[in-house]
Amino acid sequence: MSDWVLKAEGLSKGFTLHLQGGVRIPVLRDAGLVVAPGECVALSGPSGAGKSTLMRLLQGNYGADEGAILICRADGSVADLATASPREVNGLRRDTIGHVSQFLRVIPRVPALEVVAAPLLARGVARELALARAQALLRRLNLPDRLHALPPATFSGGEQQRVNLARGFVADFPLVLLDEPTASLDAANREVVIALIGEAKARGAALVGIFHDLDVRGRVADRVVEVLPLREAA
Ligand SMILES: Nc1ncnc2c1ncn2[C@@H]1O[C@H](COP(=O)(O)OP(=O)(O)OP(=O)(O)O)[C@@H](O)[C@H]1O
Repeated sequence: MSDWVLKAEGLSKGFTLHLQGGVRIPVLRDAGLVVAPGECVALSGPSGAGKSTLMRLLQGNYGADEGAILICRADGSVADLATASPREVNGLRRDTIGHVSQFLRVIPRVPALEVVAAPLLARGVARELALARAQALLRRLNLPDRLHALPPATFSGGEQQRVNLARGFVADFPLVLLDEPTASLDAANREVVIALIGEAKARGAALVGIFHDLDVRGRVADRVVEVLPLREAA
């Protein structure tokens, strides 16, 4: 097994404001991050420093201007997300990178159970087994059974977040990205998330998260990495 799951090096990212005469906003310059199997790294830093931007790069949502984002797949092969083709990025998201965003992107008419089972179905897991695992995880996160067959569009913020969490933890992704995973949760469900993160670490997953809840961060993170605004980092 490789001694890292994620190795990002020399990452730079800026935004061009086309509506303001092409003004360029640099956000990350020569950023790097290495995460080992079984390790959870928390991104910290002031608002606007670039934490979400870094997360979006690690997810393949944004392209990097410079640098490499090396990701070790479960079979030991390595991909560079920064230069991967759209097809490779889709493959990495299907098999390797799990993501729990702060807000659920609701797909109309798709029931919560299907939303959660989707990552397993995409990997070819038998439908019955995928749905059973999804149901078990939703129950563990205390989402009432009567909601499982309903589309999450009308769910409360905390209910939607639990659907999102179940989707991110239902498959054994080698890399799991967590964007404020407990922001809308009550104390009991926060404990479930802390346990899920612990179990993911125990099976050797690498996790990167933004945790504004410092108690949760203190209990799950092995290391805190500061993302500093460029003028301070320079
Ligand atoms: N798509 C975009 N276009 C232009 N500027 C952007 C874009 N996304 C982010 N930025 C800018 O990049 C900087 C970093 O934003 P980012 O959301 O990564 O910060 P953050 O550290 O996650 O902040 P917070 O803790 O407040 O969520 C900010 O100045 C923001 O305005």
